[in-house]
Amino acid sequence: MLRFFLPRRWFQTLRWLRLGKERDMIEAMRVLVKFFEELVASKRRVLNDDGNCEKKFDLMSCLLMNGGDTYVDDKLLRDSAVSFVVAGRDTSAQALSWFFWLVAQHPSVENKIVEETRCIIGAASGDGRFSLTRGAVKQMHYLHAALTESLRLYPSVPFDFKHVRKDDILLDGTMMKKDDRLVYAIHAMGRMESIWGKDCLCFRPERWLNSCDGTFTDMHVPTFNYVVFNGGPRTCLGKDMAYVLMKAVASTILFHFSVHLVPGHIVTPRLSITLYMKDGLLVTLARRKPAAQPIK
Ligand code: HEM
Repeated sequence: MLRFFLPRRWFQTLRWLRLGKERDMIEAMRVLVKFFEELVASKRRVLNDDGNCEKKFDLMSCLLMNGGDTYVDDKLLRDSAVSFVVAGRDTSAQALSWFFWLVAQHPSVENKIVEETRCIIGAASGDGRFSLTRGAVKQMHYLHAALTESLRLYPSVPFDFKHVRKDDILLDGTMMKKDDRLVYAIHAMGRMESIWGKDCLCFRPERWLNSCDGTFTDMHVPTFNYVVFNGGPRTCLGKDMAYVLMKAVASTILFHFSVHLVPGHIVTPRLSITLYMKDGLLVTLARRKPAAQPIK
């Protein structure tokens, strides 16, 4: 976090001297890198023994297989895995915590998600039993909208920065000098009345749905108003994967259980590079009764 606010030379010097948080970071990276080096080596052993890892569905095996006859460099695999874990683990987990917190306080949203899930799952399995497929996840438009709306209010990356490579002028006339740093507050952007209207503070998934057919419409992509996943050529590489993962978790839990907040537990954000809940989210789960109506 300090790197956002300290001059670059400052943390570079701390890093060089191996002091403070920079020393902790070097140690943490050493542990992480060692873990992934061992993982890559073990996956490669499996690949060599089996001839292929087609039966394995984990991401690392897919990356190894993707090379086909081309040799995929171990260091590239290791670094990709580190990036995915650093960029994808906490972001998705925190997004789900805020999502469940909001849904638990908005029963009408919860009901619509359950209704949509029952309808899609019921149609796919034929007997209403829960069995999640890629096609089913794709059809969950209301859930997609609810997750997007929750990320608008509680973005996993609450602020970000860009480094200016050469002198430039922003569209509003702001002068930027080479090596300036532009910090922008994604958390604040998600709550601006000028962008989202009078109900900017309300949790309303419907704002993301096409009013004619109820499909999800990402109307903010060209405007850069919704930069929860960044925008343009450097858009989050794991965006689609994050949605699949979050939709799978959210639909599975809400299909089977209703989520209730533990009374008295206070939920507040903790200032960090990602938007943590200070003391986590405490909930109880109550098993849902099966749908009263037969699923058509
Ligand atoms: C709710 C979940 C997620 C959110 C909100 C999110 C958000 C973001 C944001 C804002 C950035 C831009 C950071 C910057 O340029 O400073 C980013 C980049 C990135 N994300 Fe995600 N992310 C999520 C999940 C994931 C997942 C699951 C993965 C991978 C498995 C992933 C992989 C990446 C990678 C590799 C980048 C760097 C892309 C680049 O620099 O070209 N993210 N993400």
